[in-house]
Amino acid sequence: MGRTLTPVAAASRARTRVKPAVGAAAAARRRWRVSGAVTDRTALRKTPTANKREQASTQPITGEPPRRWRSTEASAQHAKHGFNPEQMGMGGAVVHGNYDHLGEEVEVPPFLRVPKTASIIGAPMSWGQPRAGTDQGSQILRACGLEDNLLALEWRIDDKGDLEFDEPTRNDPAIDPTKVQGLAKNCFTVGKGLKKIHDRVYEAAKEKEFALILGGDHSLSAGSVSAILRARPDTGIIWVDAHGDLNTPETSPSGNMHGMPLGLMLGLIDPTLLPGFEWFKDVPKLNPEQIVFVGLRDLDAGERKIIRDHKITAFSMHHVDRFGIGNVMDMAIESLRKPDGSMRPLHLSYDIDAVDPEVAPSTGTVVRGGLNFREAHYVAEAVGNTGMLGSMDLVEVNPKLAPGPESEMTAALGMALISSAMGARII
Ligand SMILES: NC(=[NH2+])NCCC[C@H](N)C(=O)O
Repeated sequence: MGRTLTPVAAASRARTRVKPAVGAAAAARRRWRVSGAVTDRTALRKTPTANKREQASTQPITGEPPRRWRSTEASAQHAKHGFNPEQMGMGGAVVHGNYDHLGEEVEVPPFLRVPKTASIIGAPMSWGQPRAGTDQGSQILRACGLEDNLLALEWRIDDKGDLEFDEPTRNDPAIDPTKVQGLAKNCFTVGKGLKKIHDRVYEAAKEKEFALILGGDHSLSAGSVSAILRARPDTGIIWVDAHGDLNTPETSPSGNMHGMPLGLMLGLIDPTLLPGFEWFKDVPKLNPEQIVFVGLRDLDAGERKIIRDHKITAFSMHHVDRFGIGNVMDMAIESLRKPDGSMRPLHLSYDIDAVDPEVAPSTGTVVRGGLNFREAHYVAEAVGNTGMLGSMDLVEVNPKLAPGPESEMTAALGMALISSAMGARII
């Protein structure tokens, strides 16, 4: 649909670790810098897509948005499909299957504005892990046709472009080893970058937009999720990942901050002792019952303990094998119900490494035995079907790690997973 850049071209034009200001990288970035209605990109590309965008943005707001999630009916109707995750060693409450939305269209969550508007926030943070190329993820996802896909799904697009982050320097303040026994590499750069992400995501959520954050590494979710919690405090987080990302500087075997975002959000790390993260002391904490994991298969010892101690509901690949992805997603979503039975707004934090490396090879911390292609899509579709999804991160696509067809396959999958979460359906 009228794409002007192939993924490969975008990747080669994408910025490097040197903060780009000029040249091809800056030109590529400008291409994506689309904010509001007037943009150089729409001027450049007066395609049917651009016209559709204009039409969509002048559409009048009519009536109440349709509602989708029918908790009590669904629970009563499907009580016979009851599961007890406690008995399965997963923590959490008794949950029920829910199939009442099959084949229906995904509707707009009540807390988003109508017409539905997606704020696309490029967050090419890469300092939470050691590999170059993670900062090209947002550009390659866009180059796969993300915007056209979302327009086809009738989203209005408010593209905020890509954020820019500083590089670490030798003079950055570091952890004081007399206060923190451990390592959080590049914490000053990561912390400052996450504050930018936090501010931009909060802006979008406050405007009742769907916040779509394109990574970047998974450390960025401490910025995005904390902003979502500030705007929508009851939000439930569906963390789709091979890893737990629950480490602290003390428990982390690597010191890489992309393994710590949930440790931060759960308040297991004192942000006042983490240079760059001082601002984090004022953001809302995540309660363990607001999280559910899907796809786990590589946990560090400290993370296993945290899951047990905090009774975090977690579905590993073992559970996917045992129950099938349909049941796992029913249970996962049900586990996020509030005590009064109502459904929370949802945030989907999708790490592409949750997917099996045969399907998504171009990522930094691959672990065999992941979700297959359809399971990966099903996860996104099931979350979208709740009608309560208001924000999403897609992280850890690194086109440099398997350049060529494999990186295109990985990025195209990432793009397709976003589309599935945001309403694309087979029929
Ligand atoms: N989002 C990720 N890919 N996380 C990988 C984390 C790997 C490992 N658990 C660590 O803390 O270093």
